[in-house]
Amino acid sequence: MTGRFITFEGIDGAGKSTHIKRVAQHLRERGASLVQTREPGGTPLAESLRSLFLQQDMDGLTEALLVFAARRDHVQRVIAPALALGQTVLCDRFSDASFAYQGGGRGMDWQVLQTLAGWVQQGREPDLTFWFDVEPQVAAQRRAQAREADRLEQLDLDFFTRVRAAYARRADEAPMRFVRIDAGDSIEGVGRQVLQALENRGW
Ligand SMILES: Nc1ncnc2c1ncn2[C@@H]1O[C@H](COP(=O)(O)OP(=O)(O)OP(=O)(O)O)[C@@H](O)[C@H]1O
Ligand SMILES: Cc1cn([C@H]2C[C@H](O)[C@@H](COP(=O)(O)O)O2)c(=O)[nH]c1=O
Repeated sequence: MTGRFITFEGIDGAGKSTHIKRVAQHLRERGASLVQTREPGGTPLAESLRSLFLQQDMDGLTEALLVFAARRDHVQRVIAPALALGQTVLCDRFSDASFAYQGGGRGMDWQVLQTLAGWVQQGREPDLTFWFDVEPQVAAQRRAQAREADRLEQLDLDFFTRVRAAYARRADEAPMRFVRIDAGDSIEGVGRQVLQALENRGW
């Protein structure tokens, strides 16, 4: 028995974290056994790499190597064992974020990222990816109202415009896996879109 692997993607401030909690509640009410996790992170080693990643200045290749190293540990220790037990894994970001941020944002070669993803994931892909799509300007306003900016959140609107375009490319490459959510909608409206997508699948 293999569980479902659901990922949540989008530029910083799009609203992923807000809605992961709601999805978790929806699926628990339907009897799912859940693992809720995040990237970079999800294991002690990967959380240590996350701290370095968010705090230290580095180039795009170093960023990619760090997030894929963290992902390798996370897949091996958390994601794959949970799916093997039939649990549903809800993950705040996964490899699409590397294509979006390091590929789109930093200009790293798409094929290099595909090679890293192949090594690390060994063919495992999410069953469903929610892409919370919102104008970078709107996301920046939400972030500014909510918290202090981390290293990546300090980057300019051009960076987030490239990240958003790379998410669009990923969605085009995997249309069956991706569900685009209009994250510019109200919190309630976004919640309805997300629950509708789950219900469309009978989840
Ligand atoms: N649809 C919405 N309309 C208005 N505000 C929203 C909406 N969704 C989320 N917010 C608010 O925007 C802020 C950022 O939301 P949230 O932390 O969920 O984003 P995120 O995508 O998880 O960001 P990050 O990836 O950077 O952690 C929060 O203060 C949240 O309450
Ligand atoms: C997985 C992953 C993440 N990032 C970036 C995206 C965000 O700016 C941060 C994580 O912060 P969050 O508040 O938990 O969303 O890391 C990245 O650049 N590449 C990746 O693969």
